[in-house]
Amino acid sequence: MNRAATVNEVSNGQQQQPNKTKPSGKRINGLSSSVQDIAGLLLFCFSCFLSLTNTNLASYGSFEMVQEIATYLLDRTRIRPQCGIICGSGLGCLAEQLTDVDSFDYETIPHFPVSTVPGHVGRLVFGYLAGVPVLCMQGRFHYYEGYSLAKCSMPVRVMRLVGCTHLIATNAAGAINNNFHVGDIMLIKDHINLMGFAGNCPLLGPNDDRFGPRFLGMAKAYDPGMLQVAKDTAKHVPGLGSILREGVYCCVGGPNFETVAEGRLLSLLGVDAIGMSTVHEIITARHCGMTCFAFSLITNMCTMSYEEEEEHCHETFVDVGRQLEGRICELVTRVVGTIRSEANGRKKE
Ligand SMILES: O=P(O)(O)O[C@@H]1C[C@H](O)[C@@H](CO)O1
Ligand code: HPA
Repeated sequence: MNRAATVNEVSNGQQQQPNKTKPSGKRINGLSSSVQDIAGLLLFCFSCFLSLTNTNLASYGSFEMVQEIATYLLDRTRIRPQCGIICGSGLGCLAEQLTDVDSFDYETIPHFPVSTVPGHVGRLVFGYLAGVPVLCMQGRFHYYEGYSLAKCSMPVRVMRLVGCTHLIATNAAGAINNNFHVGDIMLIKDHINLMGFAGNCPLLGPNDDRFGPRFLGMAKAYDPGMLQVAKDTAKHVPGLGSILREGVYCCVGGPNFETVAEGRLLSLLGVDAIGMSTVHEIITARHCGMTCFAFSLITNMCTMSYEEEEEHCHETFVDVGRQLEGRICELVTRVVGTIRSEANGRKKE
């Protein structure tokens, strides 16, 4: 609650500025007062816009609220998950691999947003994968659906409070890297938080130390150990090695795809694949100390020249996921399997 006041104070501060110059009626830098009036009006509109967007950007989900959701779920299942899995577009098949499941439609969970994107069922599934208790988000939330980044990532905190120490995030993405192909799986070794460059972040607002620290390092956001396990897995799963890539993911706000100029810019910045999710979930997960692993299913090549036909279609992307189901499930199952061995190893120490 206090937070909202703080955010408004900031925008009100900006709102004051045009009023300060107005009564003097003096020219500034040779501008006539009518021009100043217009400039003042524009500034006023801009600050209104800022306060509106700030409301949208402000933190969502107090510790107590997230705890209430976690308690609601834990009261209704005996499963105590160690790993959270977020299913990207067309990757809901992962949740279908779980055994002994307890499912919760998002609509039935207090304070939970609802999924609005085709291919995102909108269900939390508790169950076992490779013998490890896991919690699958069968459908995630995107910024372009109108949710703040904090709201999009709030379920990650729920995962943490129900006991998950690990997070596996998956997504559909367009390839910028020319050497990639549709149907490749790109292990994410790092990301570029483009929305963060513009001041948008899931951690905006006052920090609650019960979740994590105010400032956090992101140099090892993607766990090198889990990355290595995934690479080793490729050696044992037929047909996986040839489609496995590694690269840098960048999240854009969407829902529009990139212009050619934007694609070229991101290529210059070192981006290998572009999507509309994951980055804010990983930031939130790292904030609360989770070990993270993520990959992108390359569903399309980004349009990098004006001569190319743009053939982006969400439904086709979802189909690519279906075609790769077997190998993706095998990859995730094996990576999750190592969490069990890790936990057993720790118990023996
Ligand atoms: O949830 P993900 O990141 O897999 O979804 C991708 C990005 C857009 O939401 C959508 C575009 O088709 O797929
Ligand atoms: N751009 C952004 N997000 C995406 C794409 C893309 O090309 N493909 C799937 N998600």
